[in-house]
Amino acid sequence: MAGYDDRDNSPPRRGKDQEASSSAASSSKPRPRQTDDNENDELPQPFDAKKLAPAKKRVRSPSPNGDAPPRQKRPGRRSRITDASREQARRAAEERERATEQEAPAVDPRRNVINDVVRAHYNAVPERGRDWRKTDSRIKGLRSFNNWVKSCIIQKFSPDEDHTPGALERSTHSNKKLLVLDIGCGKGGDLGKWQQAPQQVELYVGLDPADVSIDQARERYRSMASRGGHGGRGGRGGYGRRPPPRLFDARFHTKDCFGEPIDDIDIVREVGFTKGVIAEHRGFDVVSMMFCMHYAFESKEKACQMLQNVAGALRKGGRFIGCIPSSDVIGSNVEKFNKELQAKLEKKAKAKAEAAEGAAAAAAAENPNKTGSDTAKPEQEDGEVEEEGEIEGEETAQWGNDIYRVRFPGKTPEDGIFRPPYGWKYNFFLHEAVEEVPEYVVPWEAFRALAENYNLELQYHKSFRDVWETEKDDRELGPLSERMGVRERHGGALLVSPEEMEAASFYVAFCFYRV
Ligand SMILES: C[S@@+](CC[C@H](N)C(=O)[O-])C[C@H]1O[C@@H](n2cnc3c(N)ncnc32)[C@H](O)[C@@H]1O
Repeated sequence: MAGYDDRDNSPPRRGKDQEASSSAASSSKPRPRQTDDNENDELPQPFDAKKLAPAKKRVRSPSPNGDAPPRQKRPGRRSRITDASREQARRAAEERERATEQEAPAVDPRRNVINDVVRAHYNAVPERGRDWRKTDSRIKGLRSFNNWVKSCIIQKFSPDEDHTPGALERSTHSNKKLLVLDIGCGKGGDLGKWQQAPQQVELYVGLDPADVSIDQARERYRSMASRGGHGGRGGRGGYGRRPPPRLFDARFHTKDCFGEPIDDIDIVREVGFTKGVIAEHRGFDVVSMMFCMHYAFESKEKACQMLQNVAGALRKGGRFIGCIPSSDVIGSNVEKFNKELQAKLEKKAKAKAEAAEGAAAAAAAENPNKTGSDTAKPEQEDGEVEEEGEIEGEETAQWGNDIYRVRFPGKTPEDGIFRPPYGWKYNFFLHEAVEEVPEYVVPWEAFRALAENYNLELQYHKSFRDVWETEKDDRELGPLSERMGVRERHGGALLVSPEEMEAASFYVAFCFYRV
């Protein structure tokens, strides 16, 4: 997918307290700081798990007689869920979790081999630099658009539910800053976005099985640190509204997060990882999976392992954000294709039957003494393969345009509903970015139901096109779209071509809460 790799992706910050000093640091590597917290020091601070406060007791929703503390604010749909139903959902989730623990398929170690094709592909994608991406790329509009959507999700859902813009950064308690786990972080294209998150980040952990990408991510982080903590255009004055806050500590590890548990990584354990048991525990505030979760739907084992990793790493109240291809879009294209194929087959069968009838009639007229069965077979043309439906049988669902293409190698469900929900492989091609990489359909409803088993409750689910429609005029995200090259200045024309928008519409963004 395009655009996951851009570094010029820094959104605006919402809290004015984030206006830290912008003087550049001279070191090329993040240096541990000796002094205590100093908000003007931009050098990354090494994360110290010992400074984490013990997990807070879960805040209960107010009881009808009003003696409980006020409910914490939470944006969007969730805020409309009644307290009683939330409590009921929580208990049901506990039950399900216990059941899932017993039912979860054991992960076969032989399957714990990362899909080599995927890793090799991502390792081989060249790092072409920001200038190329912003000027020469044929899909620069799409890259900008995808980066803007990712920024929107980070801006909307990364802050704690009780975060007040400005308040936390004034605090000197490091545990008030975000701990972020970026699964499938690739080349670190989202580092700049995280630096501009409304609630400051303390620690960013990036995991990806592609070792070359991890090296590039590490390098990107180092160069941000050497520029005094500036990522993306913020460091060059491009976005330039305000200097970004001090750079967070970051760690990078090569890891297959769908085939293996991630709790053997020291920093993940230090932050806090729980294996399914419902207990107050420390953990990450946000787990992000941008354009990568679909690789987990190769099998149920991988999907469960992926969710176990996400739920295990998140603290209660933590957010799981990301984007994946839309199974609605895939399903309706598949259904359309199958309908058309069926119609074509029927037409061809009819034509064949008519030809056979005509041939039989002609033969009977020529040789009135021969029986019907002797005459019914039509003459086979040179080179024609006679097998019924073979030519059409090779046709499999595919669609796209000049910049992207989806192609299923095998048969697809006639009604576009993918059952069972795992292993529906297709090849995805995106101009300049992805060359026929195998991906897997993530049937949305099955995924949502499975996520519930891991205490992940859906908060937000929107197609990229709808994200645009709902956020383009937002006070912060609208102007951000202009700075990121999605739209011309002052609410001007969209800089994303219809073809690019069609490719972008292949995706949905989501957010779950760990309950
Ligand atoms: C399209 S790239 C997205 C990179 C990054 N999230 C972004 O938005 O810029 C997909 C990433 O998923 C990663 N990936 C594939 N399989 C994975 C797995 N089993 N565990 C973790 N990451 C995986 C790939 O290596 C690749 O870096």
